[in-house]
Amino acid sequence: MASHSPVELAALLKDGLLSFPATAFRPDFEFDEDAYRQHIDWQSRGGVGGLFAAGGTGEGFSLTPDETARVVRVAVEEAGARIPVLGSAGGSTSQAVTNAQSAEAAGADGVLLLPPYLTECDQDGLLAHASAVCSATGIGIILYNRANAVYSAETVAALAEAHPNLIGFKDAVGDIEHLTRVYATNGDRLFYLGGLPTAETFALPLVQLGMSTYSSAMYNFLPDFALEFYQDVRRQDRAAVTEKLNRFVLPYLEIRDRVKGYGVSIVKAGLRVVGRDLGPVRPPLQNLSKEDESDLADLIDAAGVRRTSTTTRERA
Ligand SMILES: O=C([O-])C(=O)C[C@H](O)[C@@H](O)C(=O)[O-]
Repeated sequence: MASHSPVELAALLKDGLLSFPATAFRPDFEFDEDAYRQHIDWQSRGGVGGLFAAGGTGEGFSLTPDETARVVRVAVEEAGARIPVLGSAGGSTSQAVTNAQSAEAAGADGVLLLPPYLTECDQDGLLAHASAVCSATGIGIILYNRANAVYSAETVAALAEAHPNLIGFKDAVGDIEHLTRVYATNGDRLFYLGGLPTAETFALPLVQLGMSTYSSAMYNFLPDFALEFYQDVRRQDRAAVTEKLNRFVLPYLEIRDRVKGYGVSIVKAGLRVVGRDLGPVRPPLQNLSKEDESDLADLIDAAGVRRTSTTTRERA
């Protein structure tokens, strides 16, 4: 059973940095449950507001529905007593409903509704898709505004009115006019999180658009740096944010942008660099080349961001 009602969940998520853990795979691409358990244990002890299993950085798009259910269940078992854990729902409407119901059965507190695959869609279709998922479960649902699933302010309002368990809106499009409309129409009925690739890059200006938090892929391997960055953003300390952007985030983007799909792969490379290997990414993503991974290691050293804390379990 979920540990938090949708209203409690929204209150906890909106004022903390959000962790999107990578999913561990063996060299043959099978889910590596032991390595994932250790990662979730570590990720959930750093002081984040919540943990989203099988999201984008967690390669949810390459998991089967059974694997998604298993990944979410393991995350709940490892971290659910400590912080809110959410699963993901994607693909067709019926698959997204199945994902959401499996997450609820696993004891997750909520679900991130990923865009459907491939097809184009417009507002009536998105309304029907998201309504089906919200109606299928009592746990909190967060819309993921991205790619082919761009929800108008009015569609968001209609969903929020019809479904008390719709609690949040995550954006990975970055259209300022659209975000202004969504916030102006829906206000505090929802909470808003930034989800553009390497969300730190945009975090400070997005606070002014109502986004009190964001998904940090970087938190996977640099939790201390990511949390300090988030605190700077929440204090709206422009000088501190700019210093961290220049020291690490902007040079990191230069490596991330060398190959399509590196936004996820660079996180697994970063984990290897800090001694927490979670294995390869699944195709069609590509692992970082040796040279790119070595550049990342050099950057991490040069920027002095390698500090990592150990967990109680690791110290024992
Ligand atoms: O599921 C997702 O969309 C993400 O993992 C989002 C990322 O964490 C993104 O915000 C980032 O790269 O910082």
